[in-house]
Order: sequence, then structure tokens, then C-alpha cells
Amino acid sequence: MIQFQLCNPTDIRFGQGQIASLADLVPADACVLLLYGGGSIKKNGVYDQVVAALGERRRVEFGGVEPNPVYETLQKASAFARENAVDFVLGVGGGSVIDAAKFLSAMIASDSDDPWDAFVQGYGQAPAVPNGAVLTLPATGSESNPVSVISNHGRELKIPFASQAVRPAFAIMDPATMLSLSRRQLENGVVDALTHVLEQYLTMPVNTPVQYGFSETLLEVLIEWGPVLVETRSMEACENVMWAANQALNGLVGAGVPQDWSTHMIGHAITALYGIDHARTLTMVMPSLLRHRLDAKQAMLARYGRRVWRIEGDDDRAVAEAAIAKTEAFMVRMGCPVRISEMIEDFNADGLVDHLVRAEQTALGEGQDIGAGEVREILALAA
Ligand SMILES: NC(=O)c1ccc[n+]([C@@H]2O[C@H](COP(=O)([O-])OP(=O)(O)OC[C@H]3O[C@@H](n4cnc5c(N)ncnc54)[C@H](O)[C@@H]3O)[C@@H](O)[C@H]2O)c1
Repeated sequence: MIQFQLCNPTDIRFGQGQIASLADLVPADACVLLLYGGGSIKKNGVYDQVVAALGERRRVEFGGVEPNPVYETLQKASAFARENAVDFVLGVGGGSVIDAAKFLSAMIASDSDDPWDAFVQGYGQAPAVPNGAVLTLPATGSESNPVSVISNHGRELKIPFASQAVRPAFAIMDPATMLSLSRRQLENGVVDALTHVLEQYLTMPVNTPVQYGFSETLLEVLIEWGPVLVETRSMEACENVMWAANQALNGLVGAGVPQDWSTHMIGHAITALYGIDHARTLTMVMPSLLRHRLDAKQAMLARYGRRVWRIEGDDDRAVAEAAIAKTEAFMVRMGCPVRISEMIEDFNADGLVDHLVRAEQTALGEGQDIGAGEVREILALAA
């Protein structure tokens, strides 16, 4: 097992009606910035529940955070928050709003209107005002992890920032908020969570049976309940997917194991250049990436095939290949593309590699051995 530290103090409140617990979770004397996205919360009753629970607290609001949140928008939100002496950020939405709320809590505490370069250098040390999350779309795990993925339009970059200082103080997960999601967003959530587990699980084997067993359970839950969710939207399915998506990127399954976030890094570059939904960029890359890395990942792919997909046979290579095929078929079943050409007509692989170089993402994979040349080969397979 690789040495690890695991400390996740986010106070999780799960279940229908939990938005009311904001009344206890947000400090009574806070000046709250309520941050939200395109406005779905004003149509589905979430906004009314949040406002009721905040009661008499001082509150200002900033809406319009984009999917794949944009730094330039957050500069406006930060100036607005400082003008209003905000000392608590409440993100109400999906991963984009919650990522934005976390990043904003560090922007507000910085003494700069343009802290991008300083954050690229030392985000982990930057102070932050506290923030909390009300989740309305299960997918990213952002509601209880330290990461924000932010797009900078000026620099044409989309990159992750991580800091323990911005981990949400609390995460409210009410599965009833999912009932207003489109089928496409539900599909995206399931495959995003699935890839989170796979990128922490499909590397090289180490002595972590607890983490592997937990990963396998999360994968089984997503594979069983993902299709039920998109077909029926039953409350059981909402609950199971919401909790599995949270646990997929909440720290435990990644503790003590090698990780490979190359599908995510290539996917971020595709979103930055082509504006495609985060989850769909992952499915168009991952099957080809796994095939390209078959030698390095064969042992864990074979374990995954046998334990999660119940594939029989003694030949590890054959089981590993079958496990990739099963994963690809599941992504198709969830309505997602598994080839770049399904969503992008004139794909420019050179431009994509250039983005990764500018984002300093050129030593990817569990062995840091996926460089520009390997990315080109993966993109050719995924074309
Ligand atoms: N922090 C992390 O660890 C992490 C991990 C993976 C991805 N990400 C990032 O998260 C972002 C994607 O987040 P996401 O997948 O949660 O989607 P999202 O937050 O971008 O939301 C997608 C769309 O769904 C809408 N929406 C959200 N909740 C709704 C509801 N209840 N009803 C109706 N519409 C609703 C939003 O307004 C938006 O238009 C990307 O930028 C991605 O890079 C972050």
C-alpha cells in the first residue's frame, strides 16, 4: 500500500428534505453568497428551499455560472462578493457551480483581482473563506473533495486546482433534486462517476484489498442502477447513483493506490477546445486509452473483468480485453459516444496535444509515461 493521508471533514447530509439543515450548517452571522448556474434551481423548488433555510441571514446572489465554469465569470463574482463583504460561499448546483464556489472562496480571500498565475503556482497554500455545497447533479464528487476544474477563456485552458482549504464545510445531497435533470445529464453523471472509479482502480496492482473491494462495489452499483435511473428516475435509483457518485471521488477508493487521470486530462483539453460536456469527452477517450495501455493495466483489467463483469476464463489478456469491451458497451448503453468522430467533425489532434503541453499535462498515467507521442496514438485509436 502506498503511504497516504485521509482526512475528509465535509459534513455530509444525505436524503430527501436535507436542504432544511442549511439552517444549522451556515453560521448565523454569515454574509452568504448564494452561487448558482443557469437557473434550474428557481424552477424546481431548490432555490425556495435554500432561501427558506437561510432565513434572516444576510444574503447576496450571483447566478449564471456556466457548465465548465469560466475564470473570467468568477472574477466578476469575486469583485461582487468583496463589494458585499461576503464571508461564506454557498454553491447550489452541479459540479460546475460547486467547483466554482470552491475556487471563488479562494479568490475572495486573495488580495488580487486576477490571481490565476499565483494560484497555478501555489493554490494549495492560498487562504479561503468557508464554503458549502447543495448538490443538484450527482457526478463529480466535487461536493466533498478539494478539487475545482476551471476554464480560462483568455488562455484557452481548462485545468484542475486542488486545495484542502476549499473543501466544502458541508455537502447536502437530496436525491429529489435530481428529478428535474435531463436524461443527458443523468447519463453524463453515471459515466463521469464510473470513470472516476476506473481511473483510481485500473492501474497496477498494489496491496489495497479494502480500496479495490469498495471500488468494485461502486462500479457494480453504477452499472446496475445507472440504466434504471435514466429509464425510470425512481427514488431508489436517484439515491444509489447520488451516493455512489459521491463516494467515487471522496478520497477512500484513491487512498494508497496508484492513480491514472489521463482520460480526465485529455477530456479537459477536448472540452476547452470544443466545448463538449465533460462526461462525453471521457467516454470518447477511455476505451481507446485502456486498449493502448493494455500491457500496463492487464492485471487490474482482468480482476475488474472477473469481479465486476463476471467474465470467466483463465487467460488474463482475453478477460482484460473483454472487460474493456463491456465498459465500452455500457457507455454506449448510457447514450455516450465512444469515438471522437461521433461528436467532432474536424478534430485537430495537434491542437489537443498543444493544449496538454501548455497545461503542463505531458507525463500522464500511473507511470507518468503517457507523453505527447502516446496521447497522439490514443487519439488515433479513438478517432
Ligand atoms: N471537482 C471535481 O472533483 C470534478 C470531478 C470531475 C469533473 N469536474 C468538473 O465538473 C464539471 C461538470 O459538472 P457536472 O457534470 O456536475 O455538470 P454541470 O454542473 O456542468 O451541470 C450540467 C448542466 O445541468 C444543469 N443542472 C444541474 N442540476 C440540475 C437540476 N437538478 N435540474 C436541471 N438542470 C440541472 C446545469 O445548469 C448545467 O446546465 C466540469 O467542469 C468538470 O470538469 C469536477
